[in-house]
Amino acid sequence: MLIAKMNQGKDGDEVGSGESLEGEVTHWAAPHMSAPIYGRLQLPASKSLTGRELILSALADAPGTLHAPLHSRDSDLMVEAMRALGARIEEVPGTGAFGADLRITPTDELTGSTTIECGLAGTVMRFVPPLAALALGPVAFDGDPYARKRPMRPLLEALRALGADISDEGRGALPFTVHGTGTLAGGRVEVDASLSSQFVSALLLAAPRFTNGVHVVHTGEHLPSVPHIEMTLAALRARGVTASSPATGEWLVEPGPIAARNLRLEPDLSNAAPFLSAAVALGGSVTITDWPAETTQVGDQLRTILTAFGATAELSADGALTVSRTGDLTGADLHLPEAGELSPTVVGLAALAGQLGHTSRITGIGHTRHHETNRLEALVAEIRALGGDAHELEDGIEVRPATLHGGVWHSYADHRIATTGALIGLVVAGVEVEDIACTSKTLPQFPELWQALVDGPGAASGGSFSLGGMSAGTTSYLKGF
Ligand SMILES: O=C(O)C1=C[C@@H](OP(=O)(O)O)[C@@H](O)[C@H](O)C1
Ligand SMILES: C=C(OP(=O)(O)O)C(=O)O
Repeated sequence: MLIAKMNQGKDGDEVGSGESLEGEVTHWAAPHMSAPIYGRLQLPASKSLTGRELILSALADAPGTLHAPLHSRDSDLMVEAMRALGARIEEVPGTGAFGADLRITPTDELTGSTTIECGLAGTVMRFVPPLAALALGPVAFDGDPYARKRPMRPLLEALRALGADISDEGRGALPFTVHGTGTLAGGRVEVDASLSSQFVSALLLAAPRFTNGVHVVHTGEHLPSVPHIEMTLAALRARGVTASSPATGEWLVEPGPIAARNLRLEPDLSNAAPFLSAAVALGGSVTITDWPAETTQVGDQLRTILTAFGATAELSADGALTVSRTGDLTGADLHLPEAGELSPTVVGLAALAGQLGHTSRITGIGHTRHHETNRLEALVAEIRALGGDAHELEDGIEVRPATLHGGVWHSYADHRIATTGALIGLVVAGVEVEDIACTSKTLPQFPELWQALVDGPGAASGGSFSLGGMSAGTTSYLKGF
């Protein structure tokens, strides 16, 4: 299934050329089906929740345990960042299906004189610098080559306005060094968060430790990913911090202790997007278990977003979300400023609807040009390379009717571009996804889970449930049908 090829990355692609750690370019033959799909899966924990709870646990007033946390590249980088700043994080026997629980012993005094590796994780490069300002000594930040292109300037300027000393040689991007002095005054600060909500969440998460807390005022015209800011407020409040949004585009966090918690992480609902969309694309139904009845995760919006393509979504009393499609796949006109994270999958569905003669417009996602790659440019290029008719809009993508064919789908080191290629390849024969391994950013089990879904009842291969291609260790999170 995984074919290693040398030097067949996308020309001129600075990262995301599909190079594995060994420098090989890998191509993954996307599983293809020509019958409705049926499956039931459990997914690992949310990247966004795990990252926030690691930070708040490291700043808390006593030790706490994260049950069933995410283990992925982004969460591992966050664990290492918290360790580098002085927290003790131990793996303890897991209570979930996807690896160890994490016991976190916080640190009263954050330690500096260290380096933080951010990889390509927006949450690490944005959420950790405010903590570094509270540490004693310099903290150097860097990441993947493409991470150096992701915007940081509004956050670095806001931190400077709050009293932090940061040297970035005017780059407004990685690499930079935060010269921590052990305290940060805090107070009122303006930030233009139109490129990323993470600038706001970063300031709020560390603010209980600022002398005066923080009053963040957003100055830009647009504010993307608002549910992620609400997630930050909710995570703070659940630990006894006074945190609120007194007006649109303004947030307040009072200084004070952060309570320790033992908590169980929700599954990553955004990572459910390609799996649920498999049923939208092929017909049939896919169920994700342990879907929370109430959540701050934007992935919960899949329940409405996917119905725009002709699917139905039903959340059962025992917390299983089933997405089904029995009628026709339709096109959709969606404005998704809150859900940029879901947009690559949605654009993938739009490309598949284009095969049936439908036009779709997905707007409000201009900020995704600053995600793991320029997602608008990447999606348009890859859909066109397979024969599709996609166009970049000022703040989104329009997909017009066209028939797709097989070919190489480049991932640009972006997990969500890679999974979108897998979704398209499910319907279109002969799609090879370059660098499927980049899904390890938030879901290292993606290829195995995807294969298991294809191998489930209803698969073209015969319909009986099979674990073909899966390692024994993955069986525990596969559910019976
Ligand atoms: O706070 C978070 O955990 C995130 C916020 C969002 O970032 P943007 O506001 O940059 O879109 C989202 O897209 C990202 O995947 C995770
Ligand atoms: C935008 C994303 O990630 P990051 O946290 O790196 O910004 C994403 O996961 O879609």
